[in-house]
Amino acid sequence: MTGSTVINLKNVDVFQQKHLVLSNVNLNIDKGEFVFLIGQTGSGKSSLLKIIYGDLHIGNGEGQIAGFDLKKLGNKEVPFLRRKLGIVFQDFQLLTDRTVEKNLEFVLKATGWTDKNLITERIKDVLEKVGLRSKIKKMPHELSGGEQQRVVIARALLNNPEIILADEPTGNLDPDTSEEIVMLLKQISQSGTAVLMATHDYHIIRTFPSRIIKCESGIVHEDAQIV
Ligand SMILES: Nc1ncnc2c1ncn2[C@@H]1O[C@H](COP(=O)(O)OP(=O)(O)OP(=O)(O)O)[C@@H](O)[C@H]1O
Repeated sequence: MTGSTVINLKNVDVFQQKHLVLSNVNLNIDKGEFVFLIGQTGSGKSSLLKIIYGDLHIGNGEGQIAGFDLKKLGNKEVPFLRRKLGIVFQDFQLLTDRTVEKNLEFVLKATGWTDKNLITERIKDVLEKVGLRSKIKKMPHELSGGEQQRVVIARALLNNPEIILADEPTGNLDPDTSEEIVMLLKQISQSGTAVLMATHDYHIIRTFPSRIIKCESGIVHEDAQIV
């Protein structure tokens, strides 16, 4: 493990209940890397992401995520780990009853921000990063699917995460919008945040050649190829 490692799993077995989903996982991801996570339905991608964000406990093996030791991670530490992670999942959508600004403010307040000026500045900053500064007062339903996904990415960036975990972030988007979202995630990785993106979209993978991690038959391949 090097000083720039943000995800390090060593000989980790991943269980769902008593069922061994992935065995002997070894995985190393560095600061600023952009990595695709692929594998058939049920191959264990979500389970692997759950290990990384502390939703599943590791049994055997060792894991370090953004400086947190997974072996020592109790329920009280999980929220602190999550602050180092930006999560972009399909089932983690925007609150539909409030504006973009209020969606972002809600997360900042929930994670301990109290200074009104700093909150306003941070919201403007992240919206600038995703190219949506002008949409700050809009309601989610006034935005396109791609714009909503950008707001979700902006929300993930609020606490300056070391890692973004994105589970099928382009799943509901048309091909051009999907490319824009992946371009944005790539750009974010270039500024130092590691991005791990689960996808089934081979067109996207071909368009943005990057390292590929593959879950297959209970094993994680750290440097896979697509055919
Ligand atoms: N809560 C759970 N309890 C028991 N088994 C589970 C649970 N969640 C997932 N599994 C099982 O673990 C295995 C891996 O599931 P997982 O959701 O990690 O796959 P996946 O690769 O993310 O699939 P998809 O591409 O469909 O999202 C599957 O056999 C699934 O049935």
